[in-house]
Amino acid sequence: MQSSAERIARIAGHLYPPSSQMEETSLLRRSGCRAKGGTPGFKVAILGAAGGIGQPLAMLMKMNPLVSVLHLYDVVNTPGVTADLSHMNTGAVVRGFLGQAQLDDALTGMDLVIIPAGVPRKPGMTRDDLFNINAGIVRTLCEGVTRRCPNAIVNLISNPVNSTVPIAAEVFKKAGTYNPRKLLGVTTLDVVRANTFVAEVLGLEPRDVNVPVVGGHAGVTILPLLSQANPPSSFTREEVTYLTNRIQNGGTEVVEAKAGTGSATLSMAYAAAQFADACLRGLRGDAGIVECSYVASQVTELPFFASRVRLGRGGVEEILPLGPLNEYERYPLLKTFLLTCQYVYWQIINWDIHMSLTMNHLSCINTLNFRSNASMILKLTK
Ligand SMILES: NC(=O)C1=CN([C@@H]2O[C@H](COP(=O)(O)OP(=O)(O)OC[C@H]3O[C@@H](n4cnc5c(N)ncnc54)[C@H](O)[C@@H]3O)[C@@H](O)[C@H]2O)C=CC1
Ligand SMILES: O=C([O-])CC(=O)C(=O)O
Repeated sequence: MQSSAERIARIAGHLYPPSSQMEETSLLRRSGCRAKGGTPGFKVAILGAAGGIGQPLAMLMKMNPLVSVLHLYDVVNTPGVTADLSHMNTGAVVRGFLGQAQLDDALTGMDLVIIPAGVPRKPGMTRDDLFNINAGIVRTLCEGVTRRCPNAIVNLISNPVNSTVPIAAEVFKKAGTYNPRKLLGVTTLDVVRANTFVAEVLGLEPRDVNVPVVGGHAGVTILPLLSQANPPSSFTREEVTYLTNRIQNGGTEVVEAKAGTGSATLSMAYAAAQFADACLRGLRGDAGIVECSYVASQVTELPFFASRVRLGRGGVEEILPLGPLNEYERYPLLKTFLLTCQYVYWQIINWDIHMSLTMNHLSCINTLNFRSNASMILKLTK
């Protein structure tokens, strides 16, 4: 006969990490539990799960039938979020992990790791202003990935995505676990916004619209390819200007409306859940899964670039060509983009010197490339 304390501890066991130390020393063992796990599916961890994005994203992933185990990690508040979500009658088993001592347990055996951990911006800030603090957070979390799930797909949300993705790549390279096909910067919100705003202008149902958004994820580096919108549509010059500005400044629009309390969280959670679902369907072997993402790329001379990628069992199976760009898309936007990239990479190099992380070929060689490319484009477009 179990005591009531033992029964309660057993029922609550899924709220806590399955670390061997806890299993042995506490009443929270799950061995007596009849339910040995959720439905068959993938193991997903969310790092930064108690935050503005993390909580609704955790809820959406708990609702995803492809997820069997959902690990929620944060430095604060995960027990409450975990208890709350674990009452939802969907198949995924939810476990909470609190503080850096539990990071490795949170990551052990994961198929997909989603990272929205970090500081959001306030009005007047750019995403780049978040670099110093968020780069350090991303580095620590990615070091955990190298130790416990080096083969997992990583979806990186923390800003500035243009720089945190290269930082993550360097962490993985240093550990010898880098697989460029499995490191994906999440730019889905740019596509979600593009689809919404284009649908408004054209009077269409937003879910029927698909606009590729390429480049990066900050201001002018966000390049909506309106000429490739699906369904095929023509826009006036004014509409192109309005839509491009609105899509590029969508993040700032939300930051200003939230007036100091954060940046996009609900639309971001929606976008991240959509992207994570695409990654999981790819892992399952579904055909024809195509999403935009900021990845290591040879589409341009830049080492990282957001464009349409085909997802599969190995992560990014193929990076699709950019397709024909019109004059409006090609020159003015690319020019500003390259100049911005130059700045971003100088920032990373400075950080590197500061943090003494080895940045091997990424740093100097590519910065030189950006500079020569940027000046070449400037000449071309004068
Ligand atoms: N890629 C994109 O399209 C978007 C990216 N973002 C970015 O996502 C990030 C998170 O935004 P919000 O959720 O609104 O911020 P938030 O402040 O509401 O939540 C961040 C969470 O990260 C946690 N955290 C901080 N340090 C951590 C660490 N070392 N380990 C684990 N967790 C840690 C915090 O405790 C907090 O719960 C920001 O950098 C933001 O700029 C936001 C919107 C869109
Ligand atoms: O603007 C921000 O700081 C958050 C973000 O990346 C977005 O909403 O696109």
